[in-house]
Amino acid sequence: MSNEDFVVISDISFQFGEQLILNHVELSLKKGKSYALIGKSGAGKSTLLNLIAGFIQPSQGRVTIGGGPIKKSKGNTAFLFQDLGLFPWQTVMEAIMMPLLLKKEKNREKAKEQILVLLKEMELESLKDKYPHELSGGQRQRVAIARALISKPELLLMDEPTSSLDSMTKEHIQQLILAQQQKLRTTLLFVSHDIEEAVFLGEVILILNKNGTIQEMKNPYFAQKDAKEQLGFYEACIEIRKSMNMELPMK
Ligand SMILES: Nc1ncnc2c1ncn2[C@@H]1O[C@H](COP(=O)(O)OP(=O)(O)OP(=O)(O)O)[C@@H](O)[C@H]1O
Repeated sequence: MSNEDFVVISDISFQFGEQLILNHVELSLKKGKSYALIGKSGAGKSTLLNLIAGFIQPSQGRVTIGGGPIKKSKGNTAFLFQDLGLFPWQTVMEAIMMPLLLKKEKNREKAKEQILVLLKEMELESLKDKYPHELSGGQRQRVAIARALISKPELLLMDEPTSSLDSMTKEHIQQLILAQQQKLRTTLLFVSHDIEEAVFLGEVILILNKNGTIQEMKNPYFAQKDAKEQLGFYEACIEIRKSMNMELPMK
């Protein structure tokens, strides 16, 4: 383990009944880097995210975060799962305030100031008093992302952060996520079905293989301005798609 290793997955195996999902996985996530986890449907991506979140326990092996057990790092990990988990009775401001209150931030005024800065950066300022049913899908997604980021997590786990959005909204939200991830130097692990999203947002691409192991690829297009305009971006997407198809026949 090097100094920079923040999340360390050592010899993790996981089964649902007879079905082996993860097979002796070894993986290190470095502090402040961004990782895209891709693989065919049913390969076990969400399972791996749930293991790192500590929601389920591995059949074998262990996960450490910041050198210690998962439960010690709970306060510094944020999650964004497919069900955004916004409560219908909370306004945007109240929803984003919640993690700060849970962290026992006593000074409501100070918390509000902090939230207003983030709302501005996430282009949500004018929506602060709205309820979820008054927001579009993309706006709800941005609120959930802002709520995950407000406590400046050291680790952010996201399951398909921009699924079900149109491509323009997707790209906009991806840019906002990237800006925040780089500003906070958060270690980001996200699951995606969208290869372009993986290549745009992931400094490292992790492909979950058919045999329950992980293949790691460095992504030369990560965080380059106008990455999608550059020659090679789509070629990189094609290469990754090819690797997935070679490695991952449908289960
Ligand atoms: N609670 C459960 N009990 C039994 N099997 C499960 C359970 N949850 C998931 N599985 C199985 O484990 C495998 C991996 O599921 P997982 O949701 O991790 O895959 P995934 O790669 O995230 O899929 P997708 O891309 O479709 O979301 C699948 O075959 C799924 O049917």
